[in-house]
Amino acid sequence: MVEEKQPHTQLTSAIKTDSAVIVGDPARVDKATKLLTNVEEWAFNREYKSVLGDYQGKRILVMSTGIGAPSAAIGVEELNNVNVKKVIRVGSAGAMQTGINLGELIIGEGVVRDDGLTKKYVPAIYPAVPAFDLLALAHKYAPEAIYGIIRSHDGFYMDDNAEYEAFWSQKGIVGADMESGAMMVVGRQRGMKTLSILNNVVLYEGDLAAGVNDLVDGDELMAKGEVASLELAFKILSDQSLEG
Ligand SMILES: O=P(O)(O)O[C@H]1O[C@H](CO)[C@@H](O)[C@H]1O
Ligand SMILES: O=c1cc[nH]c(=O)[nH]1
Repeated sequence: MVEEKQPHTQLTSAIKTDSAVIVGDPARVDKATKLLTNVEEWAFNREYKSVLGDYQGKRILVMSTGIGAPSAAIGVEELNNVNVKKVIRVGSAGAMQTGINLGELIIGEGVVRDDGLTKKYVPAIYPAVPAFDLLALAHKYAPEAIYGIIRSHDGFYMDDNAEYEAFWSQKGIVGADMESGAMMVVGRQRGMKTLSILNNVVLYEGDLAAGVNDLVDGDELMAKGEVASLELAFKILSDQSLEG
């Protein structure tokens, strides 16, 4: 029987890899695959652009998931359906503490699940945490990164964002994005290993929209951070300790 394509990503198990990097922005897929060899474009349907390539001999899928928990969760579910078992999100984030510079990498040791979707999967008291071995490899290759708990939210333009951010900053949260919590919760439910590596594009209490615009416009520090975050994900997924 011919395997049906996954309806949103258009993936099938013919991708023949257990490892994927997911990003929000489809344009980041092209930046990522510049770091790979034997590149094969797979599909571009809705927000899901997927390209395969090799990094140090390891075949890796790079796929965009768009913005927000629901589309990230659909992407992770469809990756699981085609036998991908290790997923690293490479995203952009806003810093939640002073002293975290633009282009610095923020790596989630856990996520405050401030999204709507994952509560439908498991109660809010269930933790969103990365896989220990992927996190340990991040420490091996990027000891200088900022490690801590991040917050994934649903509301980029909410009126009271400043108040929410002040609250969570006081609790020690280091960065904010919109998809890491969903990836970790859904991935864990499906027996997948996950990790989130975020490139800081907004200083704490800085202008969110201006930061995201600077990323689009190729700000030098942010562009460096983007490449560094992608390279780190590829190093981790191609590390021999994950094989076998
Ligand atoms: O750059 P990406 O990976 O999309 O990540 C961040 O950027 C988007 C908001 O601008 C959200 O998706 C957020 O999580
Ligand atoms: O502060 C930020 C920056 C990018 N993306 C977010 O979700 N928050």
